[in-house]
Amino acid sequence: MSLEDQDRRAEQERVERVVGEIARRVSYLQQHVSDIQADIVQIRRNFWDDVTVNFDDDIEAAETYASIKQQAEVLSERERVHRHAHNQLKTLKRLQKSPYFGRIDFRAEGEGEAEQIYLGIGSFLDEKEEEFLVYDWRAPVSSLYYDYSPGPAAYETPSGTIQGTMELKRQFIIRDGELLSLFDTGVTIGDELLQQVLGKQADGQMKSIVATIQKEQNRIIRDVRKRLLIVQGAAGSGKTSAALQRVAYLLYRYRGTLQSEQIVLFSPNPMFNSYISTVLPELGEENMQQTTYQEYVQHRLGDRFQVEDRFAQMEYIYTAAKEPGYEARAAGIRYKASTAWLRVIDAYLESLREHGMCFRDLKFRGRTLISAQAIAQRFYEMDASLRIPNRIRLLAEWLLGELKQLAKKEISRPWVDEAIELLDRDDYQRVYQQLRSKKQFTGETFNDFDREREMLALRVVQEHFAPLRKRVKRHAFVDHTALYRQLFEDPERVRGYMGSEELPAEWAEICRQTLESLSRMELRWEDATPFLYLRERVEGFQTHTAIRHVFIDEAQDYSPFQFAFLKRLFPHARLTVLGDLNQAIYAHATGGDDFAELAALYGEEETEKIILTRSYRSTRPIVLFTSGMIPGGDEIEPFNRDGKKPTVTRARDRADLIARISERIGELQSEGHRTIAVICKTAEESREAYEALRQTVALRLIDTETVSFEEGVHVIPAYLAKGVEFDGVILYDASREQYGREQERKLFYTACTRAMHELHLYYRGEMTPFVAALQAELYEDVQG
Ligand SMILES: Nc1ncnc2c1ncn2[C@@H]1O[C@H](COP(=O)(O)OP(=O)(O)OP(=O)(O)O)[C@@H](O)[C@H]1O
Repeated sequence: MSLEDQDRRAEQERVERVVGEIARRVSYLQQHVSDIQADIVQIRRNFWDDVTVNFDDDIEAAETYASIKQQAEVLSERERVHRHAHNQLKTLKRLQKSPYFGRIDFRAEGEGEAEQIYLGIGSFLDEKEEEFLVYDWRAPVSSLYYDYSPGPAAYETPSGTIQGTMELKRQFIIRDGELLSLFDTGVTIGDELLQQVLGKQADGQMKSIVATIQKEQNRIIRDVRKRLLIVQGAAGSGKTSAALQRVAYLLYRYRGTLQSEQIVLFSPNPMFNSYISTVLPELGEENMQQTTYQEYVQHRLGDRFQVEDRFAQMEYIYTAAKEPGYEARAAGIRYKASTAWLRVIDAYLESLREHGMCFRDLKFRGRTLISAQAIAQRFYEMDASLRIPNRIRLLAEWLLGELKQLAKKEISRPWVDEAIELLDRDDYQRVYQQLRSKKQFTGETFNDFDREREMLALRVVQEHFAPLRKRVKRHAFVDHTALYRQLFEDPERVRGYMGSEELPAEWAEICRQTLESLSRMELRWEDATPFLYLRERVEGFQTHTAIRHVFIDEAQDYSPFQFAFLKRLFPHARLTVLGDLNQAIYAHATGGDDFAELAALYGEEETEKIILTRSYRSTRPIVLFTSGMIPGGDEIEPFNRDGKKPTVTRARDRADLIARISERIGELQSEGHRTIAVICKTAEESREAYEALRQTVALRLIDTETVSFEEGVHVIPAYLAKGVEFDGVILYDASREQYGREQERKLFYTACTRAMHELHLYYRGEMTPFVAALQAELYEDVQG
């Protein structure tokens, strides 16, 4: 038997031995879990039998309370043990199918023998709990696997660096407990394995990449030194993947202190949430909190305004170029996204300490009880050194006091008599009891009647004042809308709040447009964050102090203003920010070529930046084609996976276009591709394509409301395809008319880079200049 065969046999035997051990542990745990489950059912069923309930006096009540609490604690302890065992069981069942994917033999300096370290998605000890049969991929020693090839190697532990030599590095594919293949690897983690993984068809769910994490991705996963980690990475370079494995790593490294609820991921759209939702559970971890920035802002703003959807803003930008006011709106979007605008608002807030606060009258039954002017006067009578939020709190207290006085005056009004008439018997009864208990009856019918009326009246007024008091407690007397409006009422006003910075040339028109939408109680997307920021600063920022880690994917789509806002929202969190400036498709994108403004957020000392240039998603021909469209594209390094060249087809007319696309979808399906997207520029175009294609192909139209990502054929606007990928991509209309303006380049690039295995472009008329400028050998030109 050759050495290779011997090795293979030894490994197969080890797999069998480990799988056998796991199976034993699984059956033990299964029994354990069902015992605890029975316990829990028992405790729940008998909960009230085991507590003594007695509320006769205070002492008895306290004892009752203590006994309920004790019983509840027993229950919650059992439930915790159950959860833990259940999770352990889930991980073990996964390990049973594929216990590990890698092995390294590492000889630490000064040690005689190398230790064999097998890596899997969770750790597993032998029966005596002495030897690790499998190490968790996140254990300190496991990083050797990702960072080194055989030779000198080192890894960090909490107690320092361990130096040594890696004598072997091996990869396995084990399925259903059977060793399918193994290879000893060199420099990078097995191109062979990566080839296999990347060559597969997508099934609508993102996969974990733990078996093939690359060295530069490993840095993203494990780097915890700085407050802010910025990842600038090419399309398909594994930013999202690395981010998710990083979440798993953090949960492992800080287990005991960090819970998944303390991690938030801001994702590009609701569908993306469904796309990535299985990665962490696959790794035996719970998902972090997920939201989109839009959802979050809308939630905070409440329903006072109709808040524009950010995709609606984008739709406007890409479809309304010929409408009047377009340039001003576009300039406004850019300006309101900048930190210059944030500084204007800060200066404005500073000036509000002296004058200009806006309040609302406190009205009751159409009458002004306390005028906005009186509120403002009180506000400015307060100590000027007090911060605005503190003054507002004091104002609220003062207003509640005033309302109390006003209620007393109100009781003599005629409406109160009418309201008393409408009271029911119970109310009378209660007042009567109250008077009796306070011994306020004089025995003189006349007086008693007066007192009773007085009490009933007060009761009525208090009841009617309740919503007013609620409004005061909610600080509804502060007119935030007017405060924001004020910034635009006189276009010259903001000049007073700025240093040497310039306003956009279209400022007067921007002011007019903003006022117009505010008067309709509509808040445009570009105003949503600035408005919220102003309101929060006036009211006192509500922050999320429990959150420890914030992840922001597709970060190029956030404005500097939004980043500054996010920084304030999460004062105790570390930020991991991942983006690709070449995919910046929002109108507020400033066109900068690095994340300089973002890097300034926490200062150089607290910022780490990692650049990923290797692209894994698409085949080599697709990467070569797409990277030619963007500046600096030659730095993008395709992973060496072969495939067909992209095709570019000119259709004679619309009917020809639809027929060719339908035919292509059929071909892609017969080749076995499971996720196929017809990518359009906008929602408008998507609807049109969908209507035309559905006659011949079964497909699904994706819009902003779509929350699940599935296999099949989709018609989707490019901006909703952000972050996701498809086996085959068809560009519905790659003409100059659709993608002719420079600002459409990144949208076009984003659409094309969604393709994993095949990319096909169609157009009528003239081809987009972004493709026309490429070397002809990068694609196959098909003329209709
Ligand atoms: N180390 C790896 N091993 C296996 N697959 C990988 C690896 N890195 C990335 N991939 C795969 O490459 C594809 C792209 O990864 P991902 O979506 O994380 O990239 P991205 O940088 O977020 O892309 P984009 O910015 O274009 O949305 C995914 O299918 C992912 O599974």
